[in-house]
Amino acid sequence: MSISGSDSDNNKAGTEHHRPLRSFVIRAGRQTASQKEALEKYWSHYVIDDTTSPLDTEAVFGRKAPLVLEIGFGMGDSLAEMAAANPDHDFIGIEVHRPGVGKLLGHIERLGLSNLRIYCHDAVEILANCIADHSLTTVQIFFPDPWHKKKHNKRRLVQPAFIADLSQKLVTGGTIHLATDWQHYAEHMMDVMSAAEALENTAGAGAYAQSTGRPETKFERRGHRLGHGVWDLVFRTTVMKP
Ligand SMILES: C[S@@+](CC[C@H](N)C(=O)[O-])C[C@H]1O[C@@H](n2cnc3c(N)ncnc32)[C@H](O)[C@@H]1O
Repeated sequence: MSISGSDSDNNKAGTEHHRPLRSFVIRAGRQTASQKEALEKYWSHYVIDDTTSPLDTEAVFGRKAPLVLEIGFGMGDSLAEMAAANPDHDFIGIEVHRPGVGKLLGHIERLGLSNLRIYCHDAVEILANCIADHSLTTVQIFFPDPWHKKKHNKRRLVQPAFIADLSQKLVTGGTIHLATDWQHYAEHMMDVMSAAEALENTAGAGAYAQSTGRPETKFERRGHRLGHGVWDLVFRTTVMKP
């Protein structure tokens, strides 16, 4: 998981102008033996490899149930916990960091979770290619990379166009739940979400959500150790778009 990076990663010496600016940098990262084993043994069971076709959730889960999408689940501990606690919901997790995918695969197998599947790919592309409009009850993005240097702010995942795309994927009354430990990003999120069409703040205009009941994430624990605050935002869609 990276919280830093440089535009040159994506745009070396101006030679790759047409590549989209991504919200992540893939780093080699350490992979534990158990993550490696889980990737080898369970990838084919729980990772959806087709990243270009619409997802048929009824075929994948064998039922029709409220669908929750988490973007950037990191090591997946909190996502596994939520899936285990909500067996009547189905969950899709998207993450580009392979050790994290390995960790979550281990959790899925250990907990016997039949309601959780993974994409190991850029969420922006998965959203565009695989997720049907008005199909999600919840989208959650917990502690997305803050890209805190001003010149990198444009790499933040939470941007007006992305939130408009996300809103389109939600059922009416569906929610987008964001959390961050970076105050400047929280304020940016609040501006973007408040300005979005057909979204209303469940906590009231300009207010951050209190006690949302979500499990603490690994990145959040790191923030606590560093003395960071935590800001949650929960917005709901108000009008079904045609
Ligand atoms: C700061 S970490 C937080 C991880 C986790 N949510 C937590 O709170 O512990 C952000 C994660 O988002 C992932 N990420 C960033 N942009 C992404 C994208 N476009 N598609 C999929 N994953 C992405 C990164 O790989 C990273 O693991």
